[in-house]
Amino acid sequence: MNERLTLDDIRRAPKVLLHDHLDGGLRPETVVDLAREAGYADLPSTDPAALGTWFEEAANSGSLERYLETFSHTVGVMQSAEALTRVAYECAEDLGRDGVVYAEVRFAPELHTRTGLSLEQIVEAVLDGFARGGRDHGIRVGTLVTAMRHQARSMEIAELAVRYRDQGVVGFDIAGAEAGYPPTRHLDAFEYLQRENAHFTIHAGEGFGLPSIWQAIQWCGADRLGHGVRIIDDIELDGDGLPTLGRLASYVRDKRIPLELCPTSNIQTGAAKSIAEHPIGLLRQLDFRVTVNTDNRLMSGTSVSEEFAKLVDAFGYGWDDLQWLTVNAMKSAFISFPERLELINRVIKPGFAELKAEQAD
Ligand SMILES: O=c1[nH]cnc2c1ncn2[C@@H]1O[C@H](CO)[C@@H](O)[C@H]1O
Ligand SMILES: [Zn+2]
Repeated sequence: MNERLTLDDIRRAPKVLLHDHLDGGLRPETVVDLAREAGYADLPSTDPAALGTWFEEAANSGSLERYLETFSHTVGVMQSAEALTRVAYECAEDLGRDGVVYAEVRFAPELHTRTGLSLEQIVEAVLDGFARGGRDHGIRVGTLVTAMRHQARSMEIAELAVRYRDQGVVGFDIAGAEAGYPPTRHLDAFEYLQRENAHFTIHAGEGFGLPSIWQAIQWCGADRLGHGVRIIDDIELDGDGLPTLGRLASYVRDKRIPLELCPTSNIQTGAAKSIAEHPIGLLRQLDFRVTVNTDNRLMSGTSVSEEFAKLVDAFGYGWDDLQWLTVNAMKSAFISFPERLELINRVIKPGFAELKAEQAD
């Protein structure tokens, strides 16, 4: 009993992913293909293996701003409807093959207009890829549309989220450099979404700390926190390791506000020192609504299964922990309550039960 779970074991478990960027998850060979087709000449390498390594190393800078510079190459090759559909299709395929049964994948439509596509054409191209890829690979993919926080198009993007809410767009987000661009800069968009009964998450508490988390929740009304890892700054440990939660940390825990934690990405951007020291260990012990995510599979060279495997190694997590994290994620998804319940009761719980029974044999 309780032999350490392997990556192969974990791949077989039904998993849920809430925080994954479409433009951060391309296969290196697809980046090379698309660059050739579009005449994009700025890639640091046209050898897929070398390019994959380049992305990971360049993203390992210790700063969110430098990490984000690597996206110029993925966004650079995602400027046609065909490219967007292909990337979305392959994303669904790769996640399905990793055993993910439900995913919410985000991208910023405003970054894909360079050849004249409208925001609507861009969203429709991505929805098409997710729908077909999902059907072929046994995974449901919901789309989140993201507005860039340093730009001024969040209202337009929020309207897009509402317009396409019955076609597969399940929510809205803001992303990009956090320091200097607080959530309240986009308050009108968030207030509009609230009036429309729409769902949104906000990248907060990654490159900046508690004030950003506080604004995201208490001013903007975020349903979830993208990362939110710096909520740890509002938790004090005494000499015996006993925790005291500040008012904001208590609120986040008690209101069950989901934290979309992304362990490997946090180490690359300097938000955490190592997996073993990652706040997820304590936040899980304190019963926050913790979820585990990839953020950018290409830049972090990771998958949901690999993120779980790292936690298994660092914290000795077993099937019960992984199931708890997965059910947390499913509960926190932006699809309807009956649909979430159905996935929990008919897919996730039976899937884990089977794996646990095998382990007990
Ligand atoms: O961890 C992150 N924090 C903040 N912004 C991010 C992160 N990962 C990606 N993006 C930004 O989101 C855009 C749309 O997907 C990406 O182009 C990137 O600029
Ligand atoms: Zn992110």
